[in-house]
Amino acid sequence: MDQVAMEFLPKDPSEEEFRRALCNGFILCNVLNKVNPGAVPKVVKASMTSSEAAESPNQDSENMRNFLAAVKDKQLLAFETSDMEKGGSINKVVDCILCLKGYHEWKKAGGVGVWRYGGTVKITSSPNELPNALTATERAADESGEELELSKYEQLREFIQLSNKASIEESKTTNALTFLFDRFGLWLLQAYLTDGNMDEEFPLNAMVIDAFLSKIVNNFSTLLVSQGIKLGLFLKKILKADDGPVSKSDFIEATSDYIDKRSNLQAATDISKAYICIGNNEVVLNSVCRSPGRVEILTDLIQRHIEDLKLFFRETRLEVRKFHSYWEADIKRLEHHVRDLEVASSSYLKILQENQMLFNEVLDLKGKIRIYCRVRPILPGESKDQSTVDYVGENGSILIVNSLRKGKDSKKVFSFDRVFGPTVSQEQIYTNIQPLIRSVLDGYNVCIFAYGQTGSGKTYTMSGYDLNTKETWGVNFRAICDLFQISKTREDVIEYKVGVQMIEIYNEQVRDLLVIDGSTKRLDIYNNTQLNGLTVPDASWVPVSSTQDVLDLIRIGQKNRIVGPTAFNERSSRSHSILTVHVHGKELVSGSIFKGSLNLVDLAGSERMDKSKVQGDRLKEAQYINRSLSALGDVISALAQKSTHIPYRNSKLTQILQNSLGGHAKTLMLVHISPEPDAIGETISTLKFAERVASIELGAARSNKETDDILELKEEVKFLSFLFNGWHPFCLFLNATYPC
Ligand SMILES: Nc1ncnc2c1ncn2[C@@H]1O[C@H](COP(=O)(O)OP(=O)(O)OP(=O)(O)O)[C@@H](O)[C@H]1O
Repeated sequence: MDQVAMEFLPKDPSEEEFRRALCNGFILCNVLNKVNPGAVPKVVKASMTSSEAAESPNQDSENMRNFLAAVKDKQLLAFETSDMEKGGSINKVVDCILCLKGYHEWKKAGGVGVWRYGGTVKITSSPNELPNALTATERAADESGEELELSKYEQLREFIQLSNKASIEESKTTNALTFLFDRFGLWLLQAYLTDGNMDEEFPLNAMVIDAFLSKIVNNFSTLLVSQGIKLGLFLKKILKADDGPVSKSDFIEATSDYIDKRSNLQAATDISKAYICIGNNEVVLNSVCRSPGRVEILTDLIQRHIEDLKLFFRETRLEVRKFHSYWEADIKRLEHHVRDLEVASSSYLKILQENQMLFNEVLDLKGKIRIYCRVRPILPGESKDQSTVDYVGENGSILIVNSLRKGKDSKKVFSFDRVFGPTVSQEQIYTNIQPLIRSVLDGYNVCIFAYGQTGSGKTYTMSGYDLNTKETWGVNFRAICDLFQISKTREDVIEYKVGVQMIEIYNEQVRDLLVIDGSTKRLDIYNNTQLNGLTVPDASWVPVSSTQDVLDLIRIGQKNRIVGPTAFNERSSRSHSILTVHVHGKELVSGSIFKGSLNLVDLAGSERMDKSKVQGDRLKEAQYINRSLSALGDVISALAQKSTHIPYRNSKLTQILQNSLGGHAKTLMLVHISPEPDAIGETISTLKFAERVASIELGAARSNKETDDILELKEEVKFLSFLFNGWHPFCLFLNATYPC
């Protein structure tokens, strides 16, 4: 406390004591002169007690008048004399004193920039303003006072230095504010983008804007508080480090440091934000870049980032090259490996083919009936994901799934000589049976019969789908053409005659399919002891000498065949059709004779009558079909059990097939199944039937070749029997005349 003031004021003055001590203006004049020497040129001695004051009231009021005039002159806060009286506004007095204090401190710190006191701010735009506002007397007093301690030159230098700092500080403050407002704008945008449902038209009305703004203002004030706390902590930390009093320039420096740090941090955050937003929302990026002063920082950061990216790119390129070379080495190794595998697999294939040949030879020796199974594809309109065929193996196995059964009963594996999946083509089927068919030219009897439920694809396999499309040609057409063409290639060595018969068994009647006059004559079946070796000698026997002949014949046969719709097939074959190719060959050099026959049988499909609900003619047909198929089953069972009696005569079908099933023929059964879940019962019974057929051993197949020796012996036998027949009565006569 000032020495003068101490004379007038008690140690802890009450408000009233304080007011009374200031009333005489003595203290105030002294304080002002201390702050600004010479501001109150004349100060009269003040009265110490109230009685003295009462004696010389003019003295006191003179001091007060001078003080207030000087204060007003300096454009500092002033008050009225009446405020000092009881009931006056003591706040104004306090404001005036705080103002003086602030003014004093500001002057002490160099009189630059902003100074403040007790909540009211007084801004001086330039330190020159104040001296301008001073009177000439005051300026003179100033020069002689504290400020005279600095030379004019030093004052100027300090002024420039401080004013630079102040302008830096001001621009940083502006930047910081811009930052804050940019952030404010970004939040506004973010709030709109996050809260708004972008799929729909988002209605932006006053209420929504209010909601956004209040949300953002909340964020904003939280940010301000946290920034304030951070700044406070930072300043305290920096300023505490100094033991001595802190100058204004230190304070400015510390604050600038903080703003620098924050700006860099902010710029980095904004850049990362800009990277995220770029492409999605250019507005956000633009708003980040718009802030003055930060463009350089951003550019610098982006540059650094680009450098990093370049480095990363170079490293990645090297990595990629490294991996590329690894991969090349790997690929070379794999190529090598694949070549090894190719060699191994080709030898494996060779071995497999050899094995297959040996296996076929064993089958031939045993006279086993070969079984091939073909799975019909799912037809348009049938459900694609419900096939009953779960798996088709390379080794002839097929896995059937029965969704009506549970557990292990729901799956059953069947094994045959071959299984063809639904994607196997007509050509692939023929290639697999071609060797068998070709053996007809060596004098063997071959029988291929297609078996399966109605609609399972028998006619498709045997006759084909469309004779005009080569890919869909069936076994019948391919076989005749093949035999005919091979016979042509061998014509220098063997003279072949190829003839064709085509019959059908419809309702237990044998009908000729190669008639062109529409006649439906019933034909009889004979065993092959007949002179011409034909089972149905009365059926048309048509020689073929060209592919066109074959095509014409098959067209006639297909036209004559009886078809009708069933529940499972629009064009169901209602009869068993048998196409027989007779081949008669004579070796030109040796004169040996071959007689081979090929029976290609397309059986009518079995049908569950309760399921198909057929009536009338269709019912009668179905009964005949099922009866003859059941007779075929009986024959198969008897053959499998090696029974002494085989019931061939129970149906026309078994009668015709007698030589193929029980003779020395090579027989192949083509089992057909449909993948439909609805047909699961028929599928399983068909496959079980095929398993039984596979177990039949017919004995080795024999070629019907008659060599020269046989022919000579046959001639001899003929001659001897002629002799025997001629000499027989003469011998009887001799025996009677000359009994022994
Ligand atoms: N492998 C296949 N590829 C394409 N479609 C096929 C195949 N097999 C059969 N089909 C088609 O299935 C349907 C029935 O075939 P198909 O007439 O040959 O049966 P099926 O066993 O002879 O019948 P049915 O005993 O009643 O005469 C036909 O529309 C046929 O075109």
